[in-house]
Amino acid sequence: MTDRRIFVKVPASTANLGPGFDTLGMALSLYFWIEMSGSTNGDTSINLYGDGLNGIARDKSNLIYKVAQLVFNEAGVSLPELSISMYSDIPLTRGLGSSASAIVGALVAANALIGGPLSDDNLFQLATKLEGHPDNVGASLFGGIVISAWDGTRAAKVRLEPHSQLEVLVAIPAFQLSTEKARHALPTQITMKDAVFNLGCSSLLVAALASGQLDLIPFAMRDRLHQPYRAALIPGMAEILDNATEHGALGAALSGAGPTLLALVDASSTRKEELEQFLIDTLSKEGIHAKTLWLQPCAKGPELEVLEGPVAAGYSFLERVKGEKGI
Ligand SMILES: Nc1ncnc2c1ncn2[C@@H]1O[C@H](COP(=O)(O)OP(=O)(O)O)[C@@H](O)[C@H]1O
Ligand SMILES: N[C@@H](CCOP(=O)(O)O)C(=O)O
Repeated sequence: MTDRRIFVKVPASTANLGPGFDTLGMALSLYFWIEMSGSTNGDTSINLYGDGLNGIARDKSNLIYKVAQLVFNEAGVSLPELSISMYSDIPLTRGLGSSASAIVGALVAANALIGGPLSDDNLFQLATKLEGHPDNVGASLFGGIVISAWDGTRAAKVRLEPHSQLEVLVAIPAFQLSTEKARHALPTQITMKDAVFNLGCSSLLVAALASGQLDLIPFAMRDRLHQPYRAALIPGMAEILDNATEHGALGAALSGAGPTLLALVDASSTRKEELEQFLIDTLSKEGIHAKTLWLQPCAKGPELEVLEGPVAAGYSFLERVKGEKGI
């Protein structure tokens, strides 16, 4: 056991896609890497690499450590001391599913470390309970576009292959907004009219994505359940959601709980620069600096490697991640 190491790459995710609050998720080509092994010196060590994980706990209060222990408890195994290394390109608390990627990475790595006793569905159930909603964890665990429902006890899902013409532009504001805070902005009740509106848009969006009818996205990607209530937390958001299609987007949404804004774009669009500038300028008018990234839907879930035997001399987790990133 102590000579086994698990190396996992997990995609980020965007949740909701507008109308599918707590239901729709799509994996994105932005990643979190983790390596986990049993400790060889009897102590737990948590090594954070890069600038992306600043502020994350390095002791046993760390989310990854706690999730790993949950897997071991579930499987009836005792492995209290771990060696964990991680690196992330997924910005924290920006609405790109960093917590879901961390949870999924920890579940997959810990499960593989003890020989994989838990099924993917077991991991999905655990991840959903930990995250409190299935949308981000479903996308990070299965890749592609994942539609899920959770009744508080069990989650069920269907995965769709993303359309090959879909591209994703994200504008990531330079401020953090925790999911917890953005959920507190939501009302406890909504009208029947708004519920029906969202049901229609969300169902239509899923059908459009499943059948490749991208022309329906502008109509379907509208929401009255969460975005109107969160708009006050992200100046410029309402203007972007209202006008992105006029600048070449298929549709636009708040990514997860925000503050990141996301546009779906046809890969063959000739208006990508115009759209990117529109997002940057609209946020800038509000005094918000935002970083834009062009991403692809990620069709794969976690990519895992089981490494057996002693660590090779000169091995470096960070160099390995850099190698994967091509830097
Ligand atoms: N690799 C990680 N290790 C430990 N905790 C993490 C890791 N990644 C994210 N988290 C936790 O998740 C929080 C962010 O979750 P959340 O507010 O839901 O935003 P989002 O998931 O959209 O990035 C972080 O502040 C941190 O507490
Ligand atoms: N459905 C959730 C999604 C939260 O996503 P995150 O990436 O912001 O954690 C919500 O809208 O609250």
